[in-house]
Amino acid sequence: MDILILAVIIAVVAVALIGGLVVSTSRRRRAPEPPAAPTAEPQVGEDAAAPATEEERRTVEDVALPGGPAPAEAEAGPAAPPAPETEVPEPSAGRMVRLRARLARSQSTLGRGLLTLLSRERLDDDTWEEIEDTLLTADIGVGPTQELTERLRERVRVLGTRTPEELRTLLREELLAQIGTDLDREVHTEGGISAEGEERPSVILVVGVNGTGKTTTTGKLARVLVADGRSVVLGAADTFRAAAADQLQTWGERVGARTVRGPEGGDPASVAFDAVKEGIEAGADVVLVDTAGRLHTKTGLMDELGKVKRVVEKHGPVSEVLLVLDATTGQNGLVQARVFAEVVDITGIALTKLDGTAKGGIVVAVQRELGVPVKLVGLGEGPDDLAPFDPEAFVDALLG
Ligand SMILES: Nc1nc2c(ncn2[C@@H]2O[C@H](COP(=O)(O)OP(=O)(O)OP(=O)(O)O)[C@@H](O)[C@H]2O)c(=O)[nH]1
Repeated sequence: MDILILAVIIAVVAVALIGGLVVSTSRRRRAPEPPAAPTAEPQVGEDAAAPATEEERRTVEDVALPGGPAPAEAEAGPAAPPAPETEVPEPSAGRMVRLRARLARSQSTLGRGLLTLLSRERLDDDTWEEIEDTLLTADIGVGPTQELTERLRERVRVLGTRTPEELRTLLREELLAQIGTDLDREVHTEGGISAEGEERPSVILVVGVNGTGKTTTTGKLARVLVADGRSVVLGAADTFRAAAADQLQTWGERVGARTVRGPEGGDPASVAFDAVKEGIEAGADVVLVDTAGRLHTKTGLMDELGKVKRVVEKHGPVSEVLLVLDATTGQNGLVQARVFAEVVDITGIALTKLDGTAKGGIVVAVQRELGVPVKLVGLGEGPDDLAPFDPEAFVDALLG
């Protein structure tokens, strides 16, 4: 009997032990999988990570505003990357007037200098020579200086006695005549129809030597176009400096324009081609292509820019080739202009850094040199310091 009781106890203990093992094994099997490690690649669209659950979402009250107190929750967890803010740039019309004070400050030596000289009691040969020197110092160029002085001399002689208002009017008219009031200064942004019958955006190539403000001007122009209601795609075809593409992309992000870029040191023409392709697919109004401007050899530049233009033209004609020139570089700028004009058909000039020089006469000189109008002027480093060039506002700023 005792043996029987002992056998039953052993059997019960054995059953209990086996049962416990099975439960613990199955519990181990059901244990939750460790969370998958995040993938290194950023994901978009359908591949993107699932949206945050209701509990994780933050309401607008939880989001810290600039200058406001930080939400308590944000301190606890890692900060999410801030979404890029899209800005609404100010309209481009009338910018030149707003920037007149700045322009007048740097250019006043030309306008005021000329008016002072013309107001002298006696306008002898020495005074006319001084007038010529003032014009030459402002980089107007030899030909335009002689023309302007001769015309002024003649008109002052006919006028006889001169009031300051009369002198101002006269000088204004002559400066305007040199700059030209009837040139087509519009940046052309009308697209066309591609070979496949699709609507095609306008394509603008921005060329110029590095350091002239080419990338900045491309970014500012994107803002001007967005402000005027156009959609823009940017092409970072300056592949020789990764920072240039980053810089352009930042400009684009600020106004919601996508930037097409390639690998550093990649083929600029292929980036330009892809940018136009993207512009067509996205139904954009304008594609702005920032090109590289290494002037090491003319042949190198010709090969590179020529190829960019040819490749882009596979999509259709280019609307504008804008040459960016730094107004502070004087004669050097003219040499650059000449080389670029031999390489590619320039259709307009963007003159940068006009705020930092008293040499505004370069407007006249470069137009003469290339037979192409100044269409845009850079008047500062601010994002909206690019203005459509308005000769009258410019001359008024010169004369103070
Ligand atoms: N004051 C002033 N500065 C300007 C103007 N336009 C551009 N700049 C400055 O000029 C410098 C050069 O501009 P970038 O746009 O980088 O020149 P880049 O020609 O693209 O040269 P890379 O970037 O080397 O290709 C920057 O510091 C700009 O802020 C302007 O109209 N006025």
